[in-house]
Amino acid sequence: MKIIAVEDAVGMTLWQDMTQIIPKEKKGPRFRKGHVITKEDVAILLNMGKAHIYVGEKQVGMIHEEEAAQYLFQMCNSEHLVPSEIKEGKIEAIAEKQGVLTVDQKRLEIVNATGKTMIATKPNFYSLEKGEVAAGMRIIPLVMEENKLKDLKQHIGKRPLLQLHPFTFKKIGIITTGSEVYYKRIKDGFEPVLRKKITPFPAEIIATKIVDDQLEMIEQAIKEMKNKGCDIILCTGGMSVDADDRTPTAIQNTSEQFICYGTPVLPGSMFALSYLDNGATVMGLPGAVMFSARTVFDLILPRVMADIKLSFTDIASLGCGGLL
Ligand SMILES: Nc1nc2c(c(=O)[nH]1)N[C@H]1C(S)=C(S)[C@@H](COP(=O)(O)OP(=O)(O)OC[C@H]3O[C@@H](n4cnc5c(N)ncnc54)[C@H](O)[C@@H]3O)O[C@H]1N2
Ligand code: MOO
Repeated sequence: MKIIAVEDAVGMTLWQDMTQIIPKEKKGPRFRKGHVITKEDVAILLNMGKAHIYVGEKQVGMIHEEEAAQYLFQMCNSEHLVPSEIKEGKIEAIAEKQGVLTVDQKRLEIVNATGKTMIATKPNFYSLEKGEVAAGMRIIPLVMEENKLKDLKQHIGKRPLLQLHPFTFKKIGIITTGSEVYYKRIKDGFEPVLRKKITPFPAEIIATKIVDDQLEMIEQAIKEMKNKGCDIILCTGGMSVDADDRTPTAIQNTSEQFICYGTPVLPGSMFALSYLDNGATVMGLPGAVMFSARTVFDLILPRVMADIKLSFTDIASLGCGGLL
């Protein structure tokens, strides 16, 4: 590979996309790889600060950035993630469906620790819209040793670094607890908030019930919702430490697998999660979910919609970044 002045490069072929950035206007490839330089291009290239270009053959054993990016995509490749076209040596992984992204962070770090290869992803458990970018990847130099990429790919193995878990349709039941709402002393403010929160997901609220702060009433309502075929049962209020707060016990008593009462997330420390014997998910939502714009519910709901089962370890790991 040789470097020559652009003035001497008319009729020669570009080796890579060449980027033009005009502040506040555009950023992108002004000339694409394979473009044959014309007389008119010379001034444009000089204005882009490209006084020289590469020409000639690439060395044996070296791989161009565009082929190298394919190696990186193969390490991420999994169902529901598709590659973008290559631009400026970069491939993006695009979500084919709405869902939750999971990232194998430890193995991702191996790729990012070579100093020559990079994959940047959305955070683990991020909710992606259809068509949204899940990750971007490229090599840092223009060319690199193909052997090194082959070794890296082998080291990473067959299991993809990224996975998109699509949302699946859910029937939802809402149980509103609290004597103040049950005896109509105040108007229910929780259900409208939950209806709004559910709007972005493929879900339908098929049942609602308002109950008093009585253990049997809450437990009965949970069983009723289960029998109506609810996949998700949301119990609101009565989740903290007052003498009338019975919801966590009702959730525990009806559960097959009780995952947590309490989370390292604020707002939302008084949240509860359990699974019933038929697999339905029960969540206990503290009053803050009605009041605050973002709470633990916003972290957990997408995973439940994507059929990702949570363990107590998953809940306990939410503390770093859990102050919302
Ligand atoms: N001393 C302590 N106080 C509080 C603690 C604590 O650990 N020690 N925890 C706090 C946390 S965290 C939360 S969150 C809140 C709310 O907890 P609850 O889920 O038990 O909420 P409630 O007591 O049932 O209600 C609180 C408040 O919200 C109103 N509310 C409840 N549901 C409805 C509804 N459907 N519609 C309208 N308004 C509703 C209720 O009337 C109360 O005013 O507790 C902290 N306190
Ligand atoms: O359960 Mo509370 O305010 O931590 O949201």
